[in-house]
Amino acid sequence: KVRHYKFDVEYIYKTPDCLEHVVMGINGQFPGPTIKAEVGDTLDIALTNKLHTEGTVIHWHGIRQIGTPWADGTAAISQCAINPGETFHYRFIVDRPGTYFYHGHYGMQRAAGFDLWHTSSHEQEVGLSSAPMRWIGEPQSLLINGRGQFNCSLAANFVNTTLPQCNFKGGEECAPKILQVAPKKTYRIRIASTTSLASLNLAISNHTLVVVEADGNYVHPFTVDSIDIYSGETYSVLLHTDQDPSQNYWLSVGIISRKSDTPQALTILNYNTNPASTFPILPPPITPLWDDIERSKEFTKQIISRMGTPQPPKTADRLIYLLNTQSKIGNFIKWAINNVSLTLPTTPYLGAIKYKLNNTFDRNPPPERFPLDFDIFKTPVNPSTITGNGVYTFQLNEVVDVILQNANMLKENTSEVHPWHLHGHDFWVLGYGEGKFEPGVHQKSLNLTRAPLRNTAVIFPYGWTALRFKADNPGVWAFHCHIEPHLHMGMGVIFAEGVHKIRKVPTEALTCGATAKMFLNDTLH
Ligand SMILES: O=C1O[C@H]([C@@H](O)CO)C(O)=C1O
Repeated sequence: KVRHYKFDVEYIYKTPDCLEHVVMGINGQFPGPTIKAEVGDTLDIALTNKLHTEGTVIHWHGIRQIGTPWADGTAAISQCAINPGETFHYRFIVDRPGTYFYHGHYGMQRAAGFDLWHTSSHEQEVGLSSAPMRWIGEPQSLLINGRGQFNCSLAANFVNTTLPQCNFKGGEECAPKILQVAPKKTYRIRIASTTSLASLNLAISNHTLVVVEADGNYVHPFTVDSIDIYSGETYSVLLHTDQDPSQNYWLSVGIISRKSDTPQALTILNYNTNPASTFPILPPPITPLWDDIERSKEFTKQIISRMGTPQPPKTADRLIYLLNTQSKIGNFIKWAINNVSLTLPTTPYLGAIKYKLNNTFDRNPPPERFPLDFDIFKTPVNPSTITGNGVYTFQLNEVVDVILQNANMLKENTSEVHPWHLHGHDFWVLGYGEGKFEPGVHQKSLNLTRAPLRNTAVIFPYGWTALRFKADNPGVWAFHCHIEPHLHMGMGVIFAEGVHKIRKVPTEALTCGATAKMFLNDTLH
C-alpha cells in the first residue's frame, strides 16, 4: 500500500513552553504530524519547503532506506537541501515495525525546537562557529510531547499557586499532556529522545518500568526504576498500573551526563479512577545525579538482545578506530575524528560517488586509526586539527568493526558522553570499556552472543564502545554524534558501500553542485 502525505515545512509561532517562540513546524503543527503505516508499505511524502530563505531536508531516523538511499534526508550526503518553494518526494518502504521519529538534518535545524532554547538555531550556529566559540549552554525547557513550562515547576504549582504562568486549566497550548491509564493494566510507552544536547532520564514515581525494545529491536526484558535515553535513542517500556488507583503520579524527565540547571519536565500519570487534577501525593522522582556515570553505565550494560535475535558474524573483515577529540583550528573549537573535523561538501556524496565527480570531496580516505601513544586521559598535546570530507568506503557486505574511542577534552579532567547514530543500518553493540581499547585484551571480552542491535550507542567519558555491522545497504551514510552542536563542530564521518549497485538516483535529489552542472551539460548536448 502506498500512503501519501503532504508536508509543508515552515516557521510558525508556537507556545511550547508557555512562552511564544518561532519554531519549525509542519502543516502548522509542532511537533510534526504522526505517520502511521505498516511494514512493507511505501510512504510517499511530498515535502514542500516554505521556509522562504533557507533549505531543508527531513531524516527518517531508524528507517534504513533499503534500496532508497537518496531518501535518507541528509543534506550534502544523500541529497541536496530542498530549496525554498521546492517540493521533494520522500518515497521509501517501511522496512520494520516500531516507532520512529523524523527530524531536520541540515545545519542545526533539529535544534529549531526539540529540547527548547530561547535562542534561534541560527544564533546557536553562529556562536559555535565564532572565535572564541560561544557555547549554546543548556536548554531553557524540556518538552514532553511538545509541551513544557518555562520557569515553572508543575510540582511547585500546586504548592504555590501565585505564579501566574503555572496555573493551568488544561486547554493551554503548553499544558502538560496527561497520560491517562486504567488500573491493573500493562501499557507500552514508546519513548524517543529528540534532544539537541541533553541526555535524559525518565521515571514515574512508585512505578517500575520494563525495558523491552531499543531502536526498533526487542531486547531481553529488564526492570528498572528509571530509564536513560540519549539523544537519538528510542525505547519501549512496559508500565504495569499496579499502584494505588486513588492517586495520580508524576512522570519526570530530567537531564543527566551534563551539569545542567534546566528543570525537569513533568507530566501526570492519571489513573482514570480519579480526576486528572488530583495532585499527586508523592513528589516527582528525583533525577539521578548528572555525574553518576557508573549508574548510567550499569543501566546501559543491562541492554542485551532478546533470545533469537540475529547475532553478529563471528569475525570482522575490517577494524576502524574512531578517536573523538575536542580540537582547535586557530581559535575555533572543533570536534575531530582521528584528527579530521567533518565539513560537508557542496555536491551530495551519493551523486558525486555514483557519477564519479572526483574532485567534489577529498579523494584520500580518512585515517582508520590514531597514534598508539595518544594519551586519552590528558588534554591533547597538540590540539590543532584540520577539516576534511573524505569517505570510508566498504566492500558491499563487508563486516566492519568500529571502535569509538573517547578522550579528554580541551579542558583538564573533562570527557563527555556522546551518542553516535548510524544511518542506513543497525549495528550490534559488542561492548563498552574503560580507557583505551587494546585489541589483544579487549577483543576477547566482546559480546558476540547477546549483542543488542541498535542504531545509536553512547561512548562514556574516557571509555570505548565496540560496534559491528554489515555494510549491506548500498548508499552513502552518515555516522555521527547525535548532539546537534557537536555534529555542527565536525563530529561525524561518512561511510559508503555498493554505490555502483544503485540504479538511478532521482534527479530531484541532486539538483545542486557538480551533479546539477552534469545534468545541465547532458541536456545541452
Ligand atoms: O563542545 C563543547 O563545548 C563545550 C565546552 O567544552 C566549552 O564551552 C561543551 O561542554 C561541549 O560539549
